[in-house]
Amino acid sequence: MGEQLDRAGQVDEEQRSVDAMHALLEAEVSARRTAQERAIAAPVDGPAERYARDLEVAQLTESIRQLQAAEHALCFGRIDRAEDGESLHIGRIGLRSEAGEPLLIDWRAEAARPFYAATMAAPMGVRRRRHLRLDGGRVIDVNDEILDGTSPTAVDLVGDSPLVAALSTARTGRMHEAAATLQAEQDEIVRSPHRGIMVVDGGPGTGKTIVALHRAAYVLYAFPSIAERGVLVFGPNRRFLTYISEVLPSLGENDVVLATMPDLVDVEATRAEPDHIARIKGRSALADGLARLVRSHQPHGVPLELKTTHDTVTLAPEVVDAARRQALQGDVGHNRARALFTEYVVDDLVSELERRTTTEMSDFEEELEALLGIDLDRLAGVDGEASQDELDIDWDSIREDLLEDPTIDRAIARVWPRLSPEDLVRGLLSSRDVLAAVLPVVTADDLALLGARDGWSSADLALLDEARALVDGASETSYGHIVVDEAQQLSEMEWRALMRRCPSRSMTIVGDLAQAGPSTTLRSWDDALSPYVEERFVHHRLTVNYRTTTEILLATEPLLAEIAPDQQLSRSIRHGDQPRVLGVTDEALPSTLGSLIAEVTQKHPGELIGVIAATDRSHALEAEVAKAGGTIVAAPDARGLEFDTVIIVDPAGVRAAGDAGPRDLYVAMTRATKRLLSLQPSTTGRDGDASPSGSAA
Ligand SMILES: Nc1ncnc2c1ncn2[C@@H]1O[C@H](COP(=O)(O)OP(=O)(O)OP(=O)(O)O)[C@@H](O)[C@H]1O
Repeated sequence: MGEQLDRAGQVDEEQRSVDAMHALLEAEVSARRTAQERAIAAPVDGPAERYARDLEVAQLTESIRQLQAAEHALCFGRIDRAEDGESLHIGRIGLRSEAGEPLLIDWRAEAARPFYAATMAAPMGVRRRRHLRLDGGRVIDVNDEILDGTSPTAVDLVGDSPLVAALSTARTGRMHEAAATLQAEQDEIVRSPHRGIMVVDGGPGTGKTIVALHRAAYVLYAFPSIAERGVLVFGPNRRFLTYISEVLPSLGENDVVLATMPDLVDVEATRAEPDHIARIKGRSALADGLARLVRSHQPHGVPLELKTTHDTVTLAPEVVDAARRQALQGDVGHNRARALFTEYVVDDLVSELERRTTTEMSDFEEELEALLGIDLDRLAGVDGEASQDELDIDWDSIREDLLEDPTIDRAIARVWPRLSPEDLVRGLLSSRDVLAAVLPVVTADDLALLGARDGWSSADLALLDEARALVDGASETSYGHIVVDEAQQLSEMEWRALMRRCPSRSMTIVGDLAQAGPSTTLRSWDDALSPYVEERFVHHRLTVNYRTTTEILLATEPLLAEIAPDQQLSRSIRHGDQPRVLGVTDEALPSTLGSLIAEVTQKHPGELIGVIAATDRSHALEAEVAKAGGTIVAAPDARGLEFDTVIIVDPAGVRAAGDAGPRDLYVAMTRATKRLLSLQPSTTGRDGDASPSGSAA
């Protein structure tokens, strides 16, 4: 009874604090609204004032949006100092009272650090860490940890870990932000002062995505010069981006761009291709191949014949080469350099025409003088040689005309044709010679597959991007910071595409090499990053699994030993049911799956069920699974996702499908937060014919 009264008293006390924060938040919003109305109503004089006004209105709109985003669960924590009992409330944004007193501290501010980093071993001057659970503006519960070794008093409400509570709630199909429960090892990475490249790896479910997204929010808060240039979050596919799409907005950050490779290149991949062909296309050697091909379209050691209306001028090979070298100096891409080349060539042409005119003029004068026997200059009262000025030739306008002259353009096209990135990629993929020069061995069969021309495959997109950079110059869209999730998926060519968009090399890269898909040959972060920064990147490893139960993790152990023998199993903080494998005949599979989903739904209403199968099977089962209320995912697309229950259909089939089969199965098994079931088809349909990791039992 006493405990309940104390709890109610503490909740009431916190409610008063939270009410004051909400009142302040509302006052801030309405002050901004008033400022906005005033700005809109004020008369503007001219475009500059109008621009300044529009900018002010847009900034106010954004800040109102940020304040409103913080409204939900505005405050989630509090720390009390051991020394004097002074307390600080921690929340989504910072708020100060009218007198300037801090009422709420932004979770990213330095003052909030002890909320995340203090431990009993190193309490950082904190006696009590309190978590507040809010429903909208209402305080529902408080939960305390005493860090300085003193005994809890009547107003300390020590209970279950808020982290375990957060992890045990049913999944919703969207990732939630975790600013309230970020753990010390995660927080250290999120607020790292390092501005360069940071790699964070760790097994499935160790919070890499959570860390990456909170890091993005921290970068926006703590490094304004980077924030100004924009932040990109890059993910493997749209499904994954949808899954994580709510985290940053609920942290108040709306200005982050989320993109996949098709988004960056603005081309959809419509063609599937064998894994080993995708791996060939992902090799950076193909960037050399494209560069070679481009160079082969630029003149080397050839003369250039140019016809004008009255004359033909042949520029010598060394003159043409000098123009080429100058045009390529700025590294602006083949087509833009061609325009510069044209200018240099026309300059050379005009100089030659001027020289010829001068020579012709003086020859003509000499002839005339010989014929008439008089000195023309003396007659005209002029000293020296015949001057072309006397003819009043406007060489500038001749130069302008020649730049536009289609005959000149055609002549230049013979040594420096305009290129299209698409043709360049097709050209490379069907050029036996260029491919042979940059790759060790390409078989005739591979050549036929590489040369396919119906649409683009996923691996083609990075080639297209590279070709665009070579032909039209590097993309004008770049970012101050890029967060790369599921980074183990990227090929060398895809890394090139990302690095081109981040000239400052400020990146957060998260991934797990044991989960790598089939289309990359990269097996270490060093290999991926050293071409850009050598060893200048920091590396963190996460070791605690926040998603999967101990029982499920242990079931993945044999598979992990096979696919990444040097990787340790992470440590799970939760327990649950043992994974189960159910036997089924092929014919009975769809109906058994339907009943299984129904059974799980009945036992665990409101929870998410994910059915994961090899790609072909996933298509075949789509309708059945949707009807039963589950979500079907093809195994290669399951990376990053999670469900309360996962049902793997035909684990042996997933394992055998494609070159990354065992890794796909490992990913599939680690998507479950609570329970893992497998349906293994066999001729007998008996249970126990296989283990969850897809091998015979
Ligand atoms: N500090 C935390 N507070 C609350 N939830 C957390 C925390 N850390 C991680 N989680 C949750 O644990 C689950 C796994 O996290 P996350 O998806 O970030 O792991 P991951 O390492 O990216 O996994 P994978 O390699 O499988 O993609 C998610 O539901 C995430 O919300």
